Amino acid sequence: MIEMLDVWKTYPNGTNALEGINVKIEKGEFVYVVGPSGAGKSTFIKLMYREEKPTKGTILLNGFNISKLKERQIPKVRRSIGVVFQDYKLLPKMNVYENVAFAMEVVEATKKQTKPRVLEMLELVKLKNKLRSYPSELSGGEQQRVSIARALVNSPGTIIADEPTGNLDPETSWEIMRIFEEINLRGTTVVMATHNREIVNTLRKRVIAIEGGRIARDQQRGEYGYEG
Ligand SMILES: Nc1ncnc2c1ncn2[C@@H]1O[C@H](COP(=O)(O)OP(=O)(O)OP(=O)(O)O)[C@@H](O)[C@H]1O
Repeated sequence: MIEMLDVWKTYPNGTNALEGINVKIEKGEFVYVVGPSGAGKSTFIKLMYREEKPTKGTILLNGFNISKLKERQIPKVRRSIGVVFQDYKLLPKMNVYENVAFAMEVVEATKKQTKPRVLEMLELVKLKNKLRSYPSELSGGEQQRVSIARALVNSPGTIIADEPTGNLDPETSWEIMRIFEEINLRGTTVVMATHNREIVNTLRKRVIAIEGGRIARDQQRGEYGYEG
């Protein structure tokens, strides 16, 4: 469960990115975050995984206030939230297996725990035949599947994605969306910022629209709602 209570974010240069956000996302929900460029979507998402701190307000993650965390407590947040980026952010000198395994090493899992779990995740994203490939040898869709396996490997309750299909062609985008649907069906909360109107209007979910740093719309089975 993620809850924001009167959350404001002003960046050091004075830009007001978010102005008084109140929202509650329950366990197991699938939520799209939409809105025009510069509306505050990425900021909203960064606050959830504690990449940024709110200037004012409270953010509760599973009832735990993450707005006031000390640096050393951040790894705990990162274990309960998996993050997927538009540009994948894989480590170029590690192969597919190592990229996913590394996320478990960071949380000090043993080798014995790591191997079966990494293989299970790579099976889920259908990449077991590419264990030894390096990111530069993979297509964009394959790289994104590795990054999803990495985000899931520590069994987070929530997965957050910032434009995960932004660099992918329509067919590959749908393959990625099917994986997110599967993950959500298995019980993981999904929060996804996207500009993909076709996906939002076809695979209907809750839509939170942010405009000018405020929530302009929050609908169950909502629509994308912008031209272009
Ligand atoms: N690190 C930063 N420092 C200063 N201003 C920032 C910073 N990051 C974002 N902003 C500003 O905050 C506002 C919201 O940006 P944000 O990236 O959250 O929007 P967005 O909705 O994700 O946009 P896009 O769809 O283009 O990715 C914008 O005015 C942006 O210029």
